[in-house]
Amino acid sequence: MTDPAHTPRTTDAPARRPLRLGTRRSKLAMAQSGMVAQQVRELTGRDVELVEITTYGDVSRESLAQIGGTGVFVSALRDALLAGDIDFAVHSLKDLPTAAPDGLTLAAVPVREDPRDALVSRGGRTFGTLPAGAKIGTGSPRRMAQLNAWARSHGLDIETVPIRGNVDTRIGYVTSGKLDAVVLAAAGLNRIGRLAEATELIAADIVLPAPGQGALAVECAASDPELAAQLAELDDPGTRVAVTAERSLLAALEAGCSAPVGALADLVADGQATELRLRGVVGTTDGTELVQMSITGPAPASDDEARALGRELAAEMLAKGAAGLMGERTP
Ligand SMILES: NCc1[nH]cc(CCC(=O)O)c1CC(=O)O
Repeated sequence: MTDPAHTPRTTDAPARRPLRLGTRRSKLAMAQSGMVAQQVRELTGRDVELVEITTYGDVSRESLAQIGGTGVFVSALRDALLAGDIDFAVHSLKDLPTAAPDGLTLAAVPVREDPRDALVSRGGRTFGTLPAGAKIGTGSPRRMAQLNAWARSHGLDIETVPIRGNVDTRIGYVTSGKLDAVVLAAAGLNRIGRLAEATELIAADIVLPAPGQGALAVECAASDPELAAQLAELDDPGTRVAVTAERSLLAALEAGCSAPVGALADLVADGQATELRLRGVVGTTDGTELVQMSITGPAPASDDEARALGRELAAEMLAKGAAGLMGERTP
């Protein structure tokens, strides 16, 4: 309890006001903001209060592609940061556009949870044992492309059905019997305490997750370097390097965050050395065409080296026709 490193400094004259952590109202956003709030309380000795911000993505019933991708979840929080209404924000990293915004600092990328997608199905079935004609709900072109491609190549008769909504709503389609299965990020299920309902953690060689999936991003105003330095203690360099490579691939493919792009970087041991392997996939949502490639390089010593690996894989994927499979680009 009395870890001296975490004891609030009392020499700082008057007690400072609580830090304001801006968050979306969804159960998932509240859960992940609550986790980080607790870590920041322990780190700084300051109180942290959650400030709820409603984003367009929360109120709109349009599809993700229609509303311009997951960036809509992020921009209201960023506006609040720039306006000084909140001190910091926690995002799902996979929802962050790849372009670095003016006036904001990505202060920390905490250690990543399981990046895989999870299947929640009726009768506890795995993807490969779903009954003929099974309907699988997902609003993600990336998941559709890879599930349909795997089904084709394994003679599995399934149909992907576009759905939207929060995690509870999506699992509800299975419990109500409307769909045979839905696919969700394992990390999201875990954060809201429902991972036990997953019937399969889908191997990355069947479905590569979204770039940055399972990781969080802690962002604050660039005008508050003192806070940025404190938040940086939550950063996990290994996670940061991996997600930097994944997001660099996404950016170099010039794909938006709702594009059918999967990517996963992981450290692999090669004898004595540790290398970074980056796998990427792009496909049509019906799964008829898929460009899936991988590259391995020395473990990057910097974000720039990680970005170079992502760009190199993107160049190879583009040479194999990746651009033609991505459909409409989000701006
Ligand atoms: N698309 C929305 C979204 N953004 C982040 C997560 C899950 C948490 C994460 O990936 O870190 C989810 C839900 C899902 O894809 O099932």
